[in-house]
Amino acid sequence: MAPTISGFSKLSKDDKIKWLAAHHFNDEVQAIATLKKYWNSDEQLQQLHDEFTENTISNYYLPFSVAPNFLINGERYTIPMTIEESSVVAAASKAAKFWLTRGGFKAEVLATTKVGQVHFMYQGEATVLSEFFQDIKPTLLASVKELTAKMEKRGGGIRDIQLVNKSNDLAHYYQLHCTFETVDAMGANFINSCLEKFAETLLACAETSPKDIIKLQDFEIVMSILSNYVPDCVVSASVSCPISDFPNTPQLSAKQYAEKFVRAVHIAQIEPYRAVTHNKGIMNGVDAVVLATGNDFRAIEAGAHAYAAKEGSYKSLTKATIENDQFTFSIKIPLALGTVGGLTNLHPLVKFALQLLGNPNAKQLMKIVAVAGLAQNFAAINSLITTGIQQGHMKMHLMNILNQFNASENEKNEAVSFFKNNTVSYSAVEQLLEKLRS
Ligand SMILES: CC(C)(COP(=O)([O-])OP(=O)([O-])OC[C@H]1O[C@@H](n2cnc3c(N)ncnc32)[C@H](O)[C@@H]1OP(=O)([O-])[O-])[C@@H](O)C(=O)NCCC(=O)NCCSC(=O)C[C@@](C)(O)CC(=O)[O-]
Ligand SMILES: NC(=O)C1=CN([C@@H]2O[C@H](COP(=O)(O)OP(=O)(O)OC[C@H]3O[C@@H](n4cnc5c(N)ncnc54)[C@H](O)[C@@H]3O)[C@@H](O)[C@H]2O)C=CC1
Repeated sequence: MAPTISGFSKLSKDDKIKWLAAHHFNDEVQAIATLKKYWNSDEQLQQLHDEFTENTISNYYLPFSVAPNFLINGERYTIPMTIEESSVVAAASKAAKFWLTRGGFKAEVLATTKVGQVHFMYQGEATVLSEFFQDIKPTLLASVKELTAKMEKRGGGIRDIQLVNKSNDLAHYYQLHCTFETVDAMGANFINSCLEKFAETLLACAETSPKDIIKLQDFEIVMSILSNYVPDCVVSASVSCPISDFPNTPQLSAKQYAEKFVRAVHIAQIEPYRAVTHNKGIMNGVDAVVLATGNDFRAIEAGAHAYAAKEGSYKSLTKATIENDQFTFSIKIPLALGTVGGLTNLHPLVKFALQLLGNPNAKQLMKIVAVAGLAQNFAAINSLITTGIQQGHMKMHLMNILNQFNASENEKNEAVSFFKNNTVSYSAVEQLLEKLRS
């Protein structure tokens, strides 16, 4: 077991690596070589990456891929995707190609309000607090003027502050529930700075209030933090076509296909076990674009799943209907995204991704990300209700399996041609390689 260490953060990068290699690896030379293999030869670029987080010792590659042929509101896009899972990019590309000739995707931002809360305890009378809050609300708003001046020039800023009495749920618990417009920034740091100022101002106002009405010692600020639940920062996207636009196959007529598709989505509406996997498929597309564009995928994930459960049970984020022989498939998803701030202006590949998308603003990026989620879900359901997921997924996963067996180029070529007409599985690949190697 490695010894504990104090002051690790203060060591140089080289010393951190030496300590790790010495205490966690039998082959120290190999461990260090593995880390160094992923360093960038451009020292300045490497330093930039080192400084993104703390205790950085190397870079962790993920594929940077693209899915072409997306038609969104009449504009064509090639979408950047960063994801480790095989078949996701192929699936998105396939869905994009399918809808390209059927009117493409329509997307619309429905709202962009973000939320932050000052959580505090108050031991006095609720009515007294309510009156106090009404009195100090202009002071609270004025206290953040310096912080919000530039954001207001961009059309953003604080939308409202409300006092919320939560003391029925937790004794003495209240909130300043604040709403924000952060324009092209995700806004976490902006919101948190404003909230901390509100908390400070709340206490300052309590301190200077007449002592017989409001007492400072009745207040305890517990925390001030934005919420990643953003049900009012929502985008919708959809595709639609006459059901006769679907191919007729020996297994399913176009009508049967459309009806089976709708049933598959209905199942995800009413069955949480299915809904979670269904939404995981959506997030395959969403997260990949969120990561490629340098956004906070944990925030997006947390917000999306909370939204999926907003009616009390966990449901699909997509819907499918057939009305008058017209098939429509749509998604509604909360997405607090930024095209400025965070890593967006720092990471060269993120800058590249945003350029590839035509330097979208946050609203445009919301539409693109929602479309990627919808496309992914379309492709997955298409596979699930026809061939099954394994056929396409394993076809794309073939290279990973071959690499696990250290297959040579020649063996890979043989395998690709063999599996054109055979189902890929781990054991089928193993058997083929055994045969080729004997
Ligand atoms: C995998 C495919 C696309 C194959 O589909 P296919 O019909 O065999 O592909 P194809 O070879 O006929 O090519 C058609 C198009 O697909 C794309 N495509 C095809 N191959 C590639 C490739 N190598 N690289 C890039 N793009 C590719 C590409 O757009 C291509 O057009 P083209 O470029 O030739 O003009 C299909 O089977 C599919 O969409 N499967 C679904 C895969 C999927 O959803 N994967 C996600 C991982 S599984 C999971 O995590 C989620 C899940 C499934 O559980 C969610 C849920 O349950 O809802
Ligand atoms: N719970 C959470 O989700 C938390 C997330 N974070 C992190 O915070 C970061 C995002 O915070 P941000 O405040 O967005 O980034 P940021 O701190 O980099 O600030 C972005 C700034 O860009 C400026 N700006 C320039 N042009 C703008 C425009 N057109 N629209 C809006 N602002 C413009 C504004 O001053 C804005 O405050 C992410 O890295 C995220 O991971 C931090 C704390 C908590």
